[in-house]
Amino acid sequence: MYKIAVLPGDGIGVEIVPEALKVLQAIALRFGYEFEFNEALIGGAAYDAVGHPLPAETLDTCRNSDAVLLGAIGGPKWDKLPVQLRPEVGALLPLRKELGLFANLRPSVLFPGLVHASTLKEEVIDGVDIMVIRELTGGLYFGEKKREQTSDGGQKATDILSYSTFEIERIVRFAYEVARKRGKKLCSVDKANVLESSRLWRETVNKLARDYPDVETSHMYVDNCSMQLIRNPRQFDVIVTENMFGDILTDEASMLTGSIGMLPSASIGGEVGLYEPSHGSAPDIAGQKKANPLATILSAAMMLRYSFDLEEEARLIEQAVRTVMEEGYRTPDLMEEGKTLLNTEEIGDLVAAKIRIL
Ligand SMILES: NC(=O)c1ccc[n+]([C@@H]2O[C@H](COP(=O)([O-])OP(=O)(O)OC[C@H]3O[C@@H](n4cnc5c(N)ncnc54)[C@H](O)[C@@H]3O)[C@@H](O)[C@H]2O)c1
Ligand SMILES: CC(C)[C@H](C(=O)O)[C@@H](O)C(=O)O
Ligand SMILES: [Mg+2]
Repeated sequence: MYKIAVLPGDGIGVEIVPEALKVLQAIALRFGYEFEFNEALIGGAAYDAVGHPLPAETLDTCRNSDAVLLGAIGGPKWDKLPVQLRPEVGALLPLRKELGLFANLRPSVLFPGLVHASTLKEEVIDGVDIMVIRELTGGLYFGEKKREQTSDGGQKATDILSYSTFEIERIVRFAYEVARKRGKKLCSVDKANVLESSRLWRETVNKLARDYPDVETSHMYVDNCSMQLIRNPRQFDVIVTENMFGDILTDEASMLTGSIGMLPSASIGGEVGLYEPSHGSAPDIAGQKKANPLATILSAAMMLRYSFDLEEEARLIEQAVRTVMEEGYRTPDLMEEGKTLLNTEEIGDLVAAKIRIL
């Protein structure tokens, strides 16, 4: 039996998470497993209910589980709260930090059926398969932050960006191990022409490169990388980068797959793995059954792979998603002429049905 903490969160989080549970149930039935789902509050929903976006019971539920499935958090309703109570800073970041989840894997894979759903040309994106590995518990997100008054009556705001050798080595080694099992190419992305933290990052990568002669190592500045991802994404196999660069580059990389609604993520390396789509709570479409649940469903596949070591089952979920896309069923974010428009639940139903018959 696998115990899964389920944190739907805010906005479309409450619409997409049930679809992933449906798919996990289909896996449980087909393979004879039992998944115990323990739902807990997080984000704005938790703040509204109990006055804090990350209640202690939620953290306990996560710690007492084999994996965590999260929808999304945040939204305009909570944007004006004091910063420590905002869902992003008060819940998501401490959850990642508390659980020690330093490695965030965001695979950008184009399913063949979606080659025309992207805003980019077929000849550029056909066959894209990139794994972005984002450092998740350091950098600007967790550095000291302060606000001061200045003598001219204005204010000064500071966010510190720092990385230690230990933190860099940990994520870069992790990325090399992943690259070794894939296309054996690692591109480290930094801003070493300007930032001291990036210079330490690059030096550390160069030192570790000696331990991985079978992997081709390259370095790229983050501004160039953001351009190269659109110019020629197939040049990349594994990208490793610091926290904020990884946040931004993965939203960009999501468009190689057709939609941000296709980009799953796994945050691992700590006590218990956390699986969540890379996108947010999408307040603009929340409550309308328009959300694409596939990033969450694919995150559940990553849970089976990385937390439970159920590779065959993970692949079956990915195959089910691929088949539903090839058959032309779409949520609005992926809609093209001649395809069939479905809502969030209908797409989830179809994927679960494929799990039963594939
Ligand atoms: N991990 C998280 O929980 C997470 C991640 C990013 C943003 N956020 C939060 O979410 C809120 C909204 O942020 P945002 O608007 O910048 O980013 P967002 O990712 O929520 O939405 C950006 C755009 O993508 C669309 N989109 C996102 N997910 C989709 C899906 N599954 N299907 C179809 N369309 C989808 C949205 O409709 C919107 O137009 C903010 O409060 C932000 O802090 C949370
Ligand atoms: C909501 C926010 C704190 C979060 C991040 O920046 O890590 C999100 O954008 C993500 O990509 O998971
Ligand atoms: Mg982000």
